Amino acid sequence: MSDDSHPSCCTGAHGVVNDAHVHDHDDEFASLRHDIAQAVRDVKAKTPLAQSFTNFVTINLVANAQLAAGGTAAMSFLPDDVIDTASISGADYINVGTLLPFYADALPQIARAFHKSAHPWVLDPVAAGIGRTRTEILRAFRATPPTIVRGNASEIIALADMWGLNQANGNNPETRPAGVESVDEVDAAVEPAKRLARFLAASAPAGKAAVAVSGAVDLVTDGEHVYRLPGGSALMSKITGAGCSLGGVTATYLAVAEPLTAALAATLLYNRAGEIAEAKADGPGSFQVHLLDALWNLTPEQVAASAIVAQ
Ligand SMILES: Nc1ncnc2c1ncn2[C@@H]1O[C@H](COP(=O)(O)OP(=O)(O)OP(=O)(O)O)[C@@H](O)[C@H]1O
Ligand SMILES: Cc1ncsc1CCO
Ligand SMILES: [Mg+2]
Repeated sequence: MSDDSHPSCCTGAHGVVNDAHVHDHDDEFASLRHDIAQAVRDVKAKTPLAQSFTNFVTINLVANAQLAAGGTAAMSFLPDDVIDTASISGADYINVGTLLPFYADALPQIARAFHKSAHPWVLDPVAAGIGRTRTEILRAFRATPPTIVRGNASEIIALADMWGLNQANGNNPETRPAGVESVDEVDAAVEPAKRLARFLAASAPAGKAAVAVSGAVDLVTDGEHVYRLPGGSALMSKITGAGCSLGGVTATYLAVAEPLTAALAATLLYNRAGEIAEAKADGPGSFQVHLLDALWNLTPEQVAASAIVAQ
């Protein structure tokens, strides 16, 4: 275990990490940090397009967050539009937060096209476990899976269960529909997240995938390694779309980086941005404004130096 196994050792006011300290003492994650910094740099330099098919509630925050991270945004709900645009987008983002009846055909059709062309995409399985239509859509994705799944703990547990990944290990935790908020702790999602990541990797053309579980301490896994990412702000759950926009920004990084790097970079960026925004905000309204500013202002080095704790 490195110094980073004790995140409090390197965090100052508002949990902001002392960059120099982490770099000096942290060989364990040196190569990961290098890749994370490169992904953040590449997005700022290349302004990659990550296209989104996302919910109506937070669509504007998703686009603004992708732009603030340095990427480009395009939102669409038409399969032909999404599939055509995928040829120029580095990655796509699908979020099932608000569904319309035609999505039951549209979303599996889009996922099949992504699979056929080996196009990377991020799934946010919002409210997994609720409703027949959402369940049918999420079940259908099992045959043509995303490259990254990003969700809160309840959503990750429900999706792994829906895809039969929990039963396979003789462990079938009780699933409870959670709405769009998590009713489970990140810790409860460690094994489902690892199984999900291994399943995604087995279907990925390059054999690489990741799962990101958000919460007070986030978790990212490629199925083999598990990383805990402390920080952020409780105010992130007092605006709508912190998680949705984190998914969109994960797709932005996936346009330039491998899945594990992309998931880590986006999650670390959000943790740091949340801390900075909390220090400046008066409440949720100004928090969202400061969050976008922090996404814009954080440097690749600051993102890469954030606390990472190996499991
Ligand atoms: N108590 C907390 N302390 C610190 N950070 C938090 C806390 N709760 C959530 N976050 C951060 O908020 C972001 C979104 O995570 P959250 O788990 O709230 O997503 P979500 O439930 O999918 O959100 P939404 O569906 O509203 O978009 C992540 O960056 C996460 O680290
Ligand atoms: C509030 C809400 N309802 C459906 S999607 C969404 C955004 C947070 O997931
Ligand atoms: Mg969510």
